[in-house]
Amino acid sequence: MFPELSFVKMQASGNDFLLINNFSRRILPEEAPVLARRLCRRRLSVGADGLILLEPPEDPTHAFRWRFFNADGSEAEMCGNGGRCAARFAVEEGLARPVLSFETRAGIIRARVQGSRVKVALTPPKDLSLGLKLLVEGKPLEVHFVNTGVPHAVVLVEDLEAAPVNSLGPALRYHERFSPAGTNVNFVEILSEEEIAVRTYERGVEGETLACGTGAAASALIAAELGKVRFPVRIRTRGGEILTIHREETLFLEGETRRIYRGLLHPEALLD
Ligand SMILES: N[C@@H](CCC[C@H](N)C(=O)O)C(=O)O
Repeated sequence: MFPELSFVKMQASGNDFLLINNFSRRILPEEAPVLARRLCRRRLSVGADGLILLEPPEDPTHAFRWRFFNADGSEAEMCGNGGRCAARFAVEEGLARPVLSFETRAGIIRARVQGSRVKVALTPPKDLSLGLKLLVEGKPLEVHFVNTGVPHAVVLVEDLEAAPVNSLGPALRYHERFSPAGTNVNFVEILSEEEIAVRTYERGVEGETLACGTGAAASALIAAELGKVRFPVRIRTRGGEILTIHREETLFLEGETRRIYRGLLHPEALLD
């Protein structure tokens, strides 16, 4: 299956992805989830948080349409850090100019690529709910929510190092309030009026990642709505990199991307 398939490994603030130019549609729609599950396995295969396929756009005014798959093979509507990597990949593959737009299941994403630095305009935030009182693992908890392309719950904490990301994360990810889609879960410490630190438990990776772009945007928006910060907001990610969230007509996510390598897939990478 897929010998000699060419892919590029990239990361943006520690969120890592495999990117494939699928304009030829060599990978069929039904094959993509399996490919994501197999290739994203850490240690056993290439390893990544997600797989991104770039395909011909429905509307030719956009550079491409993407399909985004989490490491567990589930398809997500959007991914902020993945979007930044995809925009740069498209420019470097000759599929797009540095100011571009592309189609996602969440809507149209606009991007500006300046070398390794990429800024994307996210889809307008929706379903904002502040101060939800939830019962989580038998205890009351205040949780905020917004969809910045994908769903995000946000919990403010005093000490991010001590935040129970790996117990409260899954409990909220599967909480009935967010059913059936589930949610990503962000833990946020306010550092100043311009800066927050965020740790994210990601849906579809089913664990903490080093950063999450739409989660960073959701966290900044909620912190601003609660009167704790002012835009632009700097986000200190788990991986240590600083992302910037701007608010103009929508939320913008800006930061560095890294191209790691181009690989040619060996069929054994896909074995059970
Ligand atoms: N890491 C991403 C979000 C990817 C999708 C997410 N795991 C989901 O299923 O909702 C980002 O940078 O935004």
